[in-house]
Amino acid sequence: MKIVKFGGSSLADGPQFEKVIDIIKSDPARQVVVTSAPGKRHDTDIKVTDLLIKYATLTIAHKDYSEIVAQISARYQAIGTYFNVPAEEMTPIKEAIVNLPHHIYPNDDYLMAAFKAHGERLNARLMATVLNNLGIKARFVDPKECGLIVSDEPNNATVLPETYDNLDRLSYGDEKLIFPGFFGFTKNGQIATFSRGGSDITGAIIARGLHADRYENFTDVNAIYAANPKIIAHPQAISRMTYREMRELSYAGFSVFHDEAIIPAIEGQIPINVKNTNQPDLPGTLIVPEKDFEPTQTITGVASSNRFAALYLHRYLLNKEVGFTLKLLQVLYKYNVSYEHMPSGIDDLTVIFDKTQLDTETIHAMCHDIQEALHPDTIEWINDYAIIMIVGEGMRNQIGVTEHIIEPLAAHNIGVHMINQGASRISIMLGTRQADADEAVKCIYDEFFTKHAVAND
Ligand SMILES: Nc1ncnc2c1ncn2[C@@H]1O[C@H](COP(=O)(O)OP(=O)(O)O)[C@@H](O)[C@H]1O
Ligand SMILES: N[C@@H](CC(=O)OP(=O)(O)O)C(=O)O
Repeated sequence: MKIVKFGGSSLADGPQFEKVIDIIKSDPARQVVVTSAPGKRHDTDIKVTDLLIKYATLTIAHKDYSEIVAQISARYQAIGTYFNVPAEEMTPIKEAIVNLPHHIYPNDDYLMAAFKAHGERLNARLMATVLNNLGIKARFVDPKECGLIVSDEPNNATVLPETYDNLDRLSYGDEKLIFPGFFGFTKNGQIATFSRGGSDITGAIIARGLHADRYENFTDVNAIYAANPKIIAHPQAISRMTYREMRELSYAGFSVFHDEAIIPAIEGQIPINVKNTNQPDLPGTLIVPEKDFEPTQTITGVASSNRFAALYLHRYLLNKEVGFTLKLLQVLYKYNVSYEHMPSGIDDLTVIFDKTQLDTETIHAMCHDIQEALHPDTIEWINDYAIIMIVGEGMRNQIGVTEHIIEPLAAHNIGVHMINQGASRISIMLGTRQADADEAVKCIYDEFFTKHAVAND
C-alpha cells in the first residue's frame, strides 16, 4: 500500500485535481491520499494558506474580512464547478470558511493555527466529495478521528508518539482514505499546525502509522535536483539518495521536501518517492535508507538558505574558561531560543540561529544579557548570514573535497565566514554573506557537476 501526498501546486485548481485523480486511479496501491491546501496556479498567485493567514490576521485585528472570505471560497468553488459538484455539497465547505471567526480559541496563536489548517481540511473534504461523485469510494479522515496528536505549539507542532498507536487502530476497507495534511490536534483538542510546508510531515506520519510500502510525494518538478532550479538552470536530477542526505539538503534550502518529514519515514524505514504530478510516469527521486544506497558521485547536492543569523563572540582564553558555554546557553534558555550550530575556535565562538524564531526585541534583550553574563571582548550580531550545505554520501571516502569547494569560491572572491563538517562526514556547511549565497552555489555546482564532472565519478 502506498501513501500519496499531493502538494499545493498539484491541487491548485480543477485541471490539477483531475491529474491527481488520474494518478490515484492509475495504481490500486495508492489507497491513502494526503492533501495540501490549493496552492499557486501561476507565479503571481496566492496560496490558500496565505489567504487564510490574512483572514486570521484581519479577524484578530477586528478588521473587515469579507473580501478575503470571498476569495478563499472562490478557490474551492472553482474546483467544485470544474467537477459539477452540486451546490448543497459545496455549502458545508463555504460555511466552514465563514464560521472560522465564530469559534472560541484559547488565544490568537491557536486561532491562527485553526484558520491555516482549514486550507487542507477543506481541500481533503472536497477531494473525497469529488472522488465519490466520480464513483470512486473515498472517505475523509480528520486528524481528530484518527488520533493524530501533536505538541502544544500551535504553529510549529511536532507529532506525539501515541499517534502511531492510534493509527494502528484505524480500520478501513477498500475505500480511499483522504487525510488533510499540515495539522493535528493537541491533547486538549485544539488544532495545531506543523511549520510551513508541513503537509509533507503528515504524509510521512501516515505512511509510518499505516505501515505503507512507499510514500509518494507528488509536486511540480520532475525530481529533486542537485541544486535549486531557481538558482541553476537545468540542474542534474537526483535519481536516488539517502534519508540523511535529504534531511541535510532540505534543512538547508531544498524546499521541495520538508526536512522534518524524513524522520517518520526513517523510523518506519519507508522509501520516499518524490514525483511530478504533471509527468507522473517519470521515475522522480527515490529516498532510501543508507543500506540500500551505493554512492556513484562525490556530491549529491548543494543547498543554500538565508534564514539564518549568527552571533559572533570573541574572548581570549575562552578555551580555558569553565562554564562559558553553559552561561551562554542559560541566556538562550531564558529567552526560549534554540540554536542551530555552534562552531568554535580557541578564542571565539559563533552561534548560528534560525532567525525565523527571533524578533528584533528578543535579539536585543538576548545580546544584552550575553554581554552582562560573559563579558566578551567582541560581540557581534550578524544578520547578513547564509548557509551553504554541500552533501554527499560519496564524500566520506574522498580526500580533498574541501579544497574542491573552497578554491572556486576564492577564485570568485566569495568570503567564507565559517566552515563546519559534521561527524557523519557526509556534509560540509559554509557560512557566507547572503549576497554571495547564489553565486557560491553556482561555483560549487559548476565544480562538481559541470567543469570537473570527473571529480564526481
Ligand atoms: N533541489 C531542488 N529540487 C527540486 N525542486 C526544488 C529544489 N530546491 C527548491 N525546489 C523548489 O521546490 C518546489 C516544490 O516545492 P513546493 O513549492 O513546496 O511544492 P508543492 O506545492 O508540491 O508542495 C519546486 O517548484 C522548486 O522550485
Ligand atoms: N499549505 C501549507 C502546508 C503545505 O505543505 O503546503 P505545500 O504542500 O503547498 O508546500 C503551506 O503552505 O505551508
